[in-house]
Amino acid sequence: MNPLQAQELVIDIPGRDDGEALNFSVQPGQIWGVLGPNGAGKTTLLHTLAGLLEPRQGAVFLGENSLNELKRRQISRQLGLVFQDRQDGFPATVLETALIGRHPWLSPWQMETGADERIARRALEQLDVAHLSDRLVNTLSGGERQRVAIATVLTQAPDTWLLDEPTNHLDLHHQVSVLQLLTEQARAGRSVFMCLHDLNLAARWCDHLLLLFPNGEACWGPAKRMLVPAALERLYDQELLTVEVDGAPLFVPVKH
Ligand SMILES: Nc1ncnc2c1ncn2[C@@H]1O[C@H](COP(=O)(O)OP(=O)(O)OP(=O)(O)O)[C@@H](O)[C@H]1O
Repeated sequence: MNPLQAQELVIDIPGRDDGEALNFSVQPGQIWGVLGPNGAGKTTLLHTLAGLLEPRQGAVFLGENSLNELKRRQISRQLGLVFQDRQDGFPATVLETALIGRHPWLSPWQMETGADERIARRALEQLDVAHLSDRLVNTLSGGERQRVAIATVLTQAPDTWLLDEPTNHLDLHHQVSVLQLLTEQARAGRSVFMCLHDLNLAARWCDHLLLLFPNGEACWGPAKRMLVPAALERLYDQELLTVEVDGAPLFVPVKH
């Protein structure tokens, strides 16, 4: 399993100074969270790590190879991306959508087999959307659509998961089941790198954090080292109260 590495990476945000070059490695078994306010560049970073955007400087490596040296198919066998808000281009059912996850594993023009369909159906079950298999995706609720998007990447079975706000639109139970599923993926030796707006979910589920400031400043490392209240207050420009619950810090915004 190839680690995903950012080497001297500067993401390209129009009109922004370079800020700090990113140098980190997402190792198998790790769960990373990216925290930062709106517009800090979280989505841009994720898309750069997926090879969808060119960096301003530096490179992204999957194992020994930079993304530029790899074919899209080789990348999509290793990296899966859950987008923040997907526009589904053409009407497709939930099952057809999940089956798109098998495409990196099929040769061009090869039809999906029964085995592919079993993988997709199993993923839909795991995301609690199997009962919607025949529905058109554009008729689903926001949370159902989000779970189908995650089931599609589960069907793809990448070593490295990139997710943009995976808990968006999800109720509390489904937020926890998705984070639990990602934890199981990490325990199986895959890696997870996700943007999160919920500081408390990040504190509870991530073992590594990357804080991205709007001026391009950044710091990263083991979660325990990054969850410094003063740094988080500066990150969000928000005063916080910190309490400890069930062995994890809980951050509550100060109410005046
Ligand atoms: N094509 C573009 N042209 C100009 N500016 C852009 C473009 N794409 C992104 N930006 C700007 O880059 C900055 C970073 O955007 P990005 O979507 O990466 O932020 P984010 O941290 O994911 O924000 P959010 O929390 O709101 O999702 C924003 O200020 C955005 O307006």
